[in-house]
Amino acid sequence: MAQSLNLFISTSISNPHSKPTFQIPIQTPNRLFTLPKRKPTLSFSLNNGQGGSSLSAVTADYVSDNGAKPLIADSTSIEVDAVTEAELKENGFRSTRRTKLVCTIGPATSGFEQLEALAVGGMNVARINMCHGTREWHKGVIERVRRLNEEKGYAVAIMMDTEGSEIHMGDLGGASSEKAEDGEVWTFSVRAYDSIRPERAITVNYDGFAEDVKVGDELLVDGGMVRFEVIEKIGPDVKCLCTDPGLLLPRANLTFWRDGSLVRERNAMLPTISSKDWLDIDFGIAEGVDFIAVSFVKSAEVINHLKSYIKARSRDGDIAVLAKIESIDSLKNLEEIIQASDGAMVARGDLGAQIPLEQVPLAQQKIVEVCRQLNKPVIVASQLLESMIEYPTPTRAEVADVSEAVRQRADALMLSGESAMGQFPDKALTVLRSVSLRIERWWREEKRHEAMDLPDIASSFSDSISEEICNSAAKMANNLEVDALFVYTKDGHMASLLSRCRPDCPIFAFTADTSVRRRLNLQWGLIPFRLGFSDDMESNLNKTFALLKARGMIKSGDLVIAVSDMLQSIQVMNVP
Ligand SMILES: Nc1ncnc2c1ncn2[C@@H]1O[C@H](COP(=O)(O)OP(=O)(O)O)[C@@H](O)[C@H]1O
Ligand SMILES: C=C(OP(=O)(O)O)C(=O)O
Ligand SMILES: [K+]
Ligand SMILES: [Mg+2]
Repeated sequence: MAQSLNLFISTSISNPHSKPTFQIPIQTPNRLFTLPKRKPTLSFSLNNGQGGSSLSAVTADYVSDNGAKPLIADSTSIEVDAVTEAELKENGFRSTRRTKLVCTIGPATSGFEQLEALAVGGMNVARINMCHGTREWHKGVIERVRRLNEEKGYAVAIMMDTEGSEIHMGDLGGASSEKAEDGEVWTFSVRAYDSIRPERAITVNYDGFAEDVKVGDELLVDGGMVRFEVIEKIGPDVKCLCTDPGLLLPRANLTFWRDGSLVRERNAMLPTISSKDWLDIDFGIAEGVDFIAVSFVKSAEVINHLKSYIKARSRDGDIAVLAKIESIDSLKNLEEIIQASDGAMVARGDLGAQIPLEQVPLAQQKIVEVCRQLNKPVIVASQLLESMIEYPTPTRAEVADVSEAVRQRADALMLSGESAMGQFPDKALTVLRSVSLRIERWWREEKRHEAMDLPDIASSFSDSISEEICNSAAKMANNLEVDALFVYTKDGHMASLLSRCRPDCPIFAFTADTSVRRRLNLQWGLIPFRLGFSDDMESNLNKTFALLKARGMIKSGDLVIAVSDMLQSIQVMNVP
């Protein structure tokens, strides 16, 4: 304690301009703090913002069309996502959505207007899946997202998802799907059927396919959406009897099972990052994507390798590397993989093809928990609103599934086919948004302050101080019912530590770096702003207050707690 207090004092002394009138030594119980001399007196009755905004939060389940109309970034030196700005102005602090939303971009959403509709609807991250489409096609999407950000004031980040070394079918020669009926015999083969593909013949992308399967194996398409039994092998051709009929989709994933368990030997032979993936990764680096999600991660090694590869090649700063947890191996090495990564995805599609379906919910719970403890953002993905690919309304079970992911306090939810090729991408996004808002509000109303024990994760004494500051600041924010937490952060670390605490109020994260700002988009409760700031907290705060007030995003009397990673301190104040 004495040591950290010393450090606090010496930090202030080395920065004589900061006049720490209202700084609280680390971990001091809040009843001991001194009132500010020059700042407006704290009012602990806190009607400002609280009463009004919690009332408006009741009606704030949807971003109104009008409210979400994007504003072109003006000439002031603060930038924030246009949708968030509108939401804050309309409904106040409490209404902002804390759970982030990721949309997979496909043929249904790749146009500029369609992307804009998703941005208006709350898309924080656009995902491109390198399993599908050409690099040219994805480049077009990236360009349109960038243009949208520049012209319309959004801050949508881009996530590139690698194909990985999975076994999958070919693209059905352009057909959108094919129906496999019960009792039909289909041929799966490594042969590339050029122009004329025989009836009921499917290309498989894995050379060792015919050697590896055995007669009697079960072949699962898309984790069991369609099932076959291997009945005969003739050279490269594998004859399979359809036992569970269904639709075969282009490039659908294939797994095979023997005596009730997944055949994994062939997986061990394949590299996690294939040579095609490396080319895609080079493409992602050249295009400056914000996240690379690695499919079928087996160990921490591949993540470390990719991170150093990126570090040596990426122009400005980092690209965050996310580990997709979708295999038995990734579950086995879960903690070390997550520790090595910048975040993770619960990729339930393939996970459900590798472990029994009834184990997927428990795996999800565990992955979300480990990520939270290790302070890594986590995305819950796949089939959240699957029926909305075809129908405008979700099933009750789907709504319950989305609610559960929000209740687990995952950082982000993801749409796959719903937004990539479904008929109702915007409606699906609206469902994610409104369910998130509803469950988040329930959580606050129930005052379910964190039950989860957050272990110390700092690796240095300075990091420990940051961690303690964030834990204390988040706790104070809940107890004092402040309107917002402010964090001034160079690399986003302090912001993520605050997010990890899942406080009741939104977290305004100020950073000078545009790529850090986009990356913060994936983390729970963070509202990233781009703002140039100095080491002088006093002037940073004054500048921020002036800019935000001018934009109508805060008002005099709002209660704020500010922390920064330059001056390790906590400040509590009313907006002057
Ligand atoms: N870039 C794309 N081009 C064409 N279709 C796509 C693209 N991205 C996604 N899709 C379609 O959306 C579906 C769902 O996307 P996703 O879940 O990311 O892939 P997968 O089904 O391969 O796991 C895909 O099966 C595919 O039909
Ligand atoms: C998100 C997933 O990966 P992909 O869509 O690339 O198969 C998944 O398997 O759930
Ligand atoms: K993929
Ligand atoms: Mg997958």
